[in-house]
Amino acid sequence: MAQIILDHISKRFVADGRNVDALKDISLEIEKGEIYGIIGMSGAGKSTLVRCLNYLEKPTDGKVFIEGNELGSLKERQLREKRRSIAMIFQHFNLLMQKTVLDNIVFPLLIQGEKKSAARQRAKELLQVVGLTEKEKDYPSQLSGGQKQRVAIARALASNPHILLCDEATSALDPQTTQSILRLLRQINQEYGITIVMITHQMDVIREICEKVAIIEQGRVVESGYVEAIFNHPKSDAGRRLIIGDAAAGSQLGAGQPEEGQLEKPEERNRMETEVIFRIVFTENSAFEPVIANMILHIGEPINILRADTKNVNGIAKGEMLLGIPEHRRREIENYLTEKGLEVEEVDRHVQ
Ligand SMILES: Nc1ncnc2c1ncn2[C@@H]1O[C@H](COP(=O)(O)OP(=O)(O)OP(=O)(O)O)[C@@H](O)[C@H]1O
Repeated sequence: MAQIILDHISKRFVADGRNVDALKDISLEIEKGEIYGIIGMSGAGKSTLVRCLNYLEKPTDGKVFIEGNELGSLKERQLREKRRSIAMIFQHFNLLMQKTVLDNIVFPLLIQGEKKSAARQRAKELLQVVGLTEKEKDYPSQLSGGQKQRVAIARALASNPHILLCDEATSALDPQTTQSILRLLRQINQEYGITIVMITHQMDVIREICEKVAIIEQGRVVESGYVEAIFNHPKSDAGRRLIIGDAAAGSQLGAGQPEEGQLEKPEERNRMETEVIFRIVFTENSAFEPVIANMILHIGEPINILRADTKNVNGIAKGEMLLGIPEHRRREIENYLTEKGLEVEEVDRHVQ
């Protein structure tokens, strides 16, 4: 049995006499030790989903099972106990600003009934895990965003959770700090076997750290499965939008009508109408420049590189490209790239 099971969860809010269906019939299973991503645009229902997962919000319909226990059937005390195995970190860290770094970790342990000396000992160990031993006497205001999130992670680990829910945990951080926090989360997942649920609107975060992902849109799961499979072949509109983005739509080719007063050159219009966009996925650890360069030499015509992007997917370098291809050479180019072992798909230039 999966460690986390959401079984036909729906959540309806009533606000100003109006019904808001934040979650509609969501079913998901997350196995122990997985890093599972939940991604969606703002308002999709991610925060509501994560709050239903630990019953901070009671679903209107459906059941949540954590390690075999249906949360709706637990008494308040049992639910509190269960929640101790589900820790959470947030976008804005939620640290106690009047307490030192060490006391931020000690405090929840004391509330749980731990003795002061044992709590301090445990807090010091956790500060070592997150690499902040030297900051124990500092106050949160003296720390950078990344350091604050490390304190929050240490605090989350204090109760020896089995599950860590990360609600937009890297959204307030710069890309480099995001990377270091994701590395720390992966280390925690591997060393302690803690299941991690990453709630985010950032596809990069999912690609970097998650094995599986569910894409939610308007309260529904529109696509779920292995990150690599979804990343390579997004099927839902929301998935395509998140993964391929509006690079095609926003590119010079997909920009649509020229603005008023901005005349297109005839040759430019001709080029726009006779180009198709290919999305190329590098599923193996290969350097892509020679393939593309050789292809250009092979066909003897320039092509447009609209986007080139390589990512680290579960430790393996992967990449994708969007190419503007002369329409009359499309089959030839497709065959050439496919023979080289690349995945090629034609992308609607108005994907958005
Ligand atoms: N307490 C509430 N009362 C009424 N409506 C709510 C409440 N909480 C959330 N909603 C609505 O439910 C929908 C989903 O909100 P939710 O915060 O879960 O989305 P989200 O994907 O986390 O978005 P964001 O990333 O912007 O936080 C939104 O339409 C929101 O306005």
